[in-house]
Amino acid sequence: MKSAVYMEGVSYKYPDSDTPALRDINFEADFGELVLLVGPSGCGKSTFARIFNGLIPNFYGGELTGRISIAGLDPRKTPTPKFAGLVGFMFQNPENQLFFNSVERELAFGLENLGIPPEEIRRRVDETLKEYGLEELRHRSPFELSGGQQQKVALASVMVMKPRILILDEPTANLDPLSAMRTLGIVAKKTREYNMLTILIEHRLEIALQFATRVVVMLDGRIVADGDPLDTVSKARHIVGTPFVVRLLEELKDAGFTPNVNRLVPETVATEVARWLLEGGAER
Ligand SMILES: Nc1ncnc2c1ncn2[C@@H]1O[C@H](COP(=O)(O)OP(=O)(O)OP(=O)(O)O)[C@@H](O)[C@H]1O
Repeated sequence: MKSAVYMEGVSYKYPDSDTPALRDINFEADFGELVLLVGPSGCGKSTFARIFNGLIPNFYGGELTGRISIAGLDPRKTPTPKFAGLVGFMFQNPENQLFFNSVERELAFGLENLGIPPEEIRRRVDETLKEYGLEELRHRSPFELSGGQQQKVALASVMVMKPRILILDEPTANLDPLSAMRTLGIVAKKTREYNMLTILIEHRLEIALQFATRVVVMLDGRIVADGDPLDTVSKARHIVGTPFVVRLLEELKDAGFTPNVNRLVPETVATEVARWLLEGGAER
């Protein structure tokens, strides 16, 4: 199987629960994709994400059925530590994944566990601290930091591992819009640079949409829409709302103009609006 992740007919029930949290999920994704996973609270996004590093079923238990391959591994037959260097996972609440008394240690720990040589560890930690604007905090305890800083440390400690598959569950919830945008910009850049598969769970569609190569919409434990960001969000607007850029592009289309946009980056959308105006669109 060539794809990074393959799931067919996957359903899951938490222990002691009568209703499935996931129902008949079919999903396939490749390295290099940045998949934005959206849907209302409780629809199953985090549950879906927990399969990727084997937390489901190895930690949560319950009943997981269907065909699953995560980079060739079936989480039901694979001990969780085997996913450590392969799948990077950032939880909703950063405090749950911070353990050490310095930011520097926090970043180095995972690499030490993978048996990476000390010089290489130092180089990668320095580079990552710089990238995330954390250099000045390197000797501080993560537990003394603000929620936003903790979130950056948690993300940096996952990214420093250069995972093949990256799962981010609300990675910018504690960040202001500008920091959130910068952070997701780094994630998108690294997804391309490392040719990772990134699954991003993010409520703030306006901010996240521009970085996605694909959008998956969940509702009530099912995937109800999946594909190109613009088409998918347009189709699932009754579930996810309609971000401004999407409305704008739809209005251009309604006016008989074909915008040339393959990703919903505001600059590209603005250029297309300008092109429409230059072609006399407003006068038609
Ligand atoms: N540990 C658990 N044990 C039992 N049921 C759970 C557990 N975690 C989640 N659920 C249930 O599974 C369903 C899906 O929850 P999940 O947290 O995956 O949704 P979500 O889309 O990630 O929500 P949110 O956006 O609020 O984080 C919900 O009905 C939830 O109550």
